[in-house]
Amino acid sequence: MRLALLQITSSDDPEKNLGLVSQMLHEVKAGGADFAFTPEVTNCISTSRAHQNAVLQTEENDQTLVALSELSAELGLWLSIGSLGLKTQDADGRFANRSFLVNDRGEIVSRYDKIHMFDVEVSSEETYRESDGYRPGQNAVLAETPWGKVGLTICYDVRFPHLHRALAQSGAQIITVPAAFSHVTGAAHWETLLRARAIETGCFVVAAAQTGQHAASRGQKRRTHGHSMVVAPWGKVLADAGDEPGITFVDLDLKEVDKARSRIPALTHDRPFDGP
Ligand SMILES: O=C(O)CNC(=O)[C@H](CS)NC(=O)CCC(=O)C(=O)O
Repeated sequence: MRLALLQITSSDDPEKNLGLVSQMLHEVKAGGADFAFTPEVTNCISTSRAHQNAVLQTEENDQTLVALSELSAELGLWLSIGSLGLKTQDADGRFANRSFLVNDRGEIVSRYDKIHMFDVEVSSEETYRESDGYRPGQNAVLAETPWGKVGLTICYDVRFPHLHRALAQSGAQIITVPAAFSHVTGAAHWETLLRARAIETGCFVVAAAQTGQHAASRGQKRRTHGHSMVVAPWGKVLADAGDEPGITFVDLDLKEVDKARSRIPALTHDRPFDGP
């Protein structure tokens, strides 16, 4: 199975981002991949709630979702849309940060709403309150594909190992971690977190990432870490996309999942304990 990770610098203009991703998906197909992955908030990075209200749509009306699903069918590709910011029916007006898995016939086979919200003061100049704009999801999601089971997570979820463990113990062989990791925490933690999740779960971890300086023009600027990555179940980094936008192709051998798990069967060694 050949994967392709799209590393992009999403702007706050969904139409522009869609144009770029569509063009890249044609290159993905030409490169012989079966399965493409895009980062968190592929459709729009903006720090302005007013701007998001003006350009984001509900899932039913979202043009990025419609167009990318059609393109999946046209190109015969499976597609993980890392996430889309979407309007919801919630009274408080919060958006959903929702990941989609689309099959090669253009059908949505799974959707997952990010559970853990990035409410963090990275530094005195850089504070995030994701839960102000987005409402958290409440359900872990596992999807069937022709290659195996895929567990869906998003970005900050990577810091909550019990979610990944639950996905793996329910049968996941691949875990997706689409991201818009902050530049500062990315440099310190990104690779280590991804490798730890792969080693603990015996899963392939596939993490397509936003990169660079985002022209979130109507508000505070955002800089993301890049380094889209695929990690094998034994912990080896199979690909690291660096910090430039582009496509990274990776060939996976799913047999490595069983191999790693039979060498270290920790996933079956949980024991109950009291306390602390
Ligand atoms: O803001 C949006 O539009 C979409 N959401 C994101 O980009 C989110 C919340 S700001 N980013 C993260 O979760 C980064 C986590 C991270 O950097 C870490 O765990 O260190």
